[in-house]
Amino acid sequence: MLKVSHMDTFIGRKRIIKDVSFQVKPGAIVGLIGPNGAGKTTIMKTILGLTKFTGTVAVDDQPVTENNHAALSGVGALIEHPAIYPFLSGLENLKLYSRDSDDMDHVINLLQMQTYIDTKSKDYSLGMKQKLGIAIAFLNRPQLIILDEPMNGLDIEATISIRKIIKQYAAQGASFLISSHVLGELQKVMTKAILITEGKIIVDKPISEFNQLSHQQYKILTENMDQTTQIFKDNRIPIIKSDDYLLIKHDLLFQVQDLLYANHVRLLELSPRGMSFEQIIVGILEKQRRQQHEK
Ligand SMILES: Nc1ncnc2c1ncn2[C@@H]1O[C@H](COP(=O)(O)OP(=O)(O)OP(=O)(O)O)[C@@H](O)[C@H]1O
Repeated sequence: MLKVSHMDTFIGRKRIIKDVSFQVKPGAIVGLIGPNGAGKTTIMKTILGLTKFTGTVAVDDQPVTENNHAALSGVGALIEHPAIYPFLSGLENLKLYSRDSDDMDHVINLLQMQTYIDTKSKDYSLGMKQKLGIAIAFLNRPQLIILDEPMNGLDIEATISIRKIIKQYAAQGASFLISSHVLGELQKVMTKAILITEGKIIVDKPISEFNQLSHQQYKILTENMDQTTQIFKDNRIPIIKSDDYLLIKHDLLFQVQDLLYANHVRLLELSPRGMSFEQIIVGILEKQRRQQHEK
């Protein structure tokens, strides 16, 4: 669907994006994550043919260039602030982009914008403007939808409904490239995560691999924690001590249960203790900085 190969983007003389290559397949929801200034918006703008670049960007094998946007006819996008005419109503704004009025009504209903769609958009709140921007990106049944920080300014109900709509469109074959600082939210929808720092991709992995990483530890709570600690010490079971519980590695799960049973120590709790997606990402970024520093 989307194929980016060896993309280098320059702003003035500065090389902002450095040899970036990745793919977004049909039905995939790809999260583009990274610190402020990493280059997420610049990558999205480059895909949309809005900046000078070298390398190739292709949508359905059709190349996008700064001067040829034909390949983008099936692409919907929300980048930075939505392009909204303030003196037009939401509906009039949508009509500027829509090629099919049934599809436009469908999008208005999906995003639950009926009550204010006829109001001039200058009177919209931040969240209402954001929803209108998202609605524009979803018009005309796009095959690829690019969303830069879509959850900006949205309340919890709107966030949940956008998440559902993204999943629904992806199930029908649309692909997504989404940047967000709300990692927990992105984690709920994305099928692949691309982590970028200083204009370079440092991780490009399916989300299932992050989920595996996050469940490698188990929390143990027993009726006698001192005795438990001693048993583990005697049997050379590596543990991490926390305030009132112990952590063990996933692969020691059965051995630990057998040991406690043999020593008549009753378990009160044995549960997976996931590192959050956020903690994993912060860990990767810290490691990357340390490695940079050592060079
Ligand atoms: N118009 C511009 N002129 C000069 N430098 C720019 C311009 N736009 C972006 N940059 C630089 O390019 C780099 C990447 O910016 P970009 O907006 O793509 O980052 P980002 O990952 O989207 O950041 P954020 O999470 O803060 O939105 C930054 O170092 C920024 O200073």
